[in-house]
Amino acid sequence: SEYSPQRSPPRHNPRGGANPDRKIASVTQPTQLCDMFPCGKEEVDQAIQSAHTAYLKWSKMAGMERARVMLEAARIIRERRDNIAKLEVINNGKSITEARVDIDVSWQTLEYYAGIAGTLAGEHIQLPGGSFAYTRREALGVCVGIGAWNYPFQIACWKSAPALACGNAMVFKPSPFTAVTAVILAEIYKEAGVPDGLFNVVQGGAETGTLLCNHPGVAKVSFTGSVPTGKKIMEMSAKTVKQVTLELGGKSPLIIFKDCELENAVRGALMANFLTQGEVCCNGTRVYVQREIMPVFLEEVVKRTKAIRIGDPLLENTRMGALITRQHLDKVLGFVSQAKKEGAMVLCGGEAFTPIEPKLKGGYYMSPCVLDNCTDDMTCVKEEIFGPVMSVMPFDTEEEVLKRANNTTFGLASGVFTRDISRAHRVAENLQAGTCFINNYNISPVEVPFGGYKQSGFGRENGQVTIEYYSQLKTVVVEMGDVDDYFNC
Ligand SMILES: NC(=O)c1ccc[n+]([C@@H]2O[C@H](COP(=O)([O-])OP(=O)(O)OC[C@H]3O[C@@H](n4cnc5c(N)ncnc54)[C@H](O)[C@@H]3O)[C@@H](O)[C@H]2O)c1
Ligand SMILES: C[N+](C)(C)CCCC=O
Repeated sequence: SEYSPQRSPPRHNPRGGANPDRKIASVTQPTQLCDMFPCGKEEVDQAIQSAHTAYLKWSKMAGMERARVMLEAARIIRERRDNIAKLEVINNGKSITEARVDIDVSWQTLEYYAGIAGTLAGEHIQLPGGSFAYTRREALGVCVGIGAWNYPFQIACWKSAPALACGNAMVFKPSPFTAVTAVILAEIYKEAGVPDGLFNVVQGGAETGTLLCNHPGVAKVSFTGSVPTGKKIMEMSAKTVKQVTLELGGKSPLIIFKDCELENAVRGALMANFLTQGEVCCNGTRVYVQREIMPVFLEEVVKRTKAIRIGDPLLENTRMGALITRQHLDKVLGFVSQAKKEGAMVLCGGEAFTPIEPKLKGGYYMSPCVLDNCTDDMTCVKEEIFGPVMSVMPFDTEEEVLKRANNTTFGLASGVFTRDISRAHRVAENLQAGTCFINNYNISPVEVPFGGYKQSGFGRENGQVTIEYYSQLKTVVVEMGDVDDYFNC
């Protein structure tokens, strides 16, 4: 149901030559972005075969040689940043300001892993009698990347940069809702000088993804998406014991203590809920506020939420664009209706929004929503909404809020606002999540590992540790003397 080939009948794909430098038409006109058809078995086989051929060449190059090509790709992305960002707006619906940040993070990711490529090395271990062993850090082979639609270009870079740095090839499948910008990344890699086929893009939805995960020529699958799909990916990958990285959903807690710097806590709550129309995996959507400051927190947070500029995402001062699809908008609005039925109070937003510009009519906009009177058992507090909906709840003590914050099957991120340094680190230690933000939220520089606990997944993206997830260690044992005559005594 996520992708209906009927909507886009199989035709040739003229997008093959997507050029980020061409003039971008107004996003607000009903625009057909591309003709795209889902890749079947034949195309998937072809992509994996050509990736394998490229891998044989690429993995034999020195890390410094790979680094030079990756740095060139980073340079091209940086040079075309504004045009790629505009295409990402059209692709996804997020504001141009955010899209530019995504593209900056993307070239930084390539630069960072290019820097690491030349440092990949094993170790030397001395053994008795002058014998020794050494380890080699080797590539895995052809890796598959499967992306979600909320950070299309950035996800493609978060996956491909460490993969390529380690000497792998990658076949990447973007979400069918945001098919466009991964193709541009493929073109840029090619222009920068990677061997043909080293980074291949295949288009399609669940069926194409299934073909990739079941393919015997694939060594690893790195997946970003929902928990239910993540479980399927793991199951399919198990059949041929493929390595798996899962970057899945979340329902993260943000804890605001009464001793916080309130202005920052309010800004942090907005950062934790309303970037990319709230369609962010690590969002802190369960906002626990210490009871004494609840009234003043709510007043401020509602005032600022109401002031968020919604509308044409290509305009410089827009801060919230359109949600991904009509179906997803309806789902998010359905969560708000359900919250009301269960006793939550809408303090602002939560409604479909029609910008005044006639050309924006029919867009999937909604007003960002703050829900009060929430309790831990409500649907809006338990389930990932993946839209601009913040649920606020009071708490009294640190012990109590930690228990409530951890009472979830998710564990992607968490946050705490306090001026008490000991409390901040104690809370960070006790929150069961892959990331804890102290006195800020949703900051994820490429040097810093990102990934989940519990059902939010495993493996990591970004940071040095990700090298471990895209390479394998070979041990070479070297005898310098004679072999023991063990069997003839
Ligand atoms: N942890 C993270 O880093 C991170 C980042 C972004 C999004 N997400 C999560 O992603 C979800 C939203 O994204 P979505 O709606 O695109 O998720 P999704 O699980 O529906 O789809 C993700 C990708 O998987 C593909 N897919 C779907 N079914 C498949 C199957 N059976 N086999 C192989 N591939 C399949 C889709 O085509 C898409 O490319 C949210 O839950 C969000 O939290 C997580
Ligand atoms: C860049 N952010 C805001 C941390 C989002 C990471 C990807 C999650 O959806």
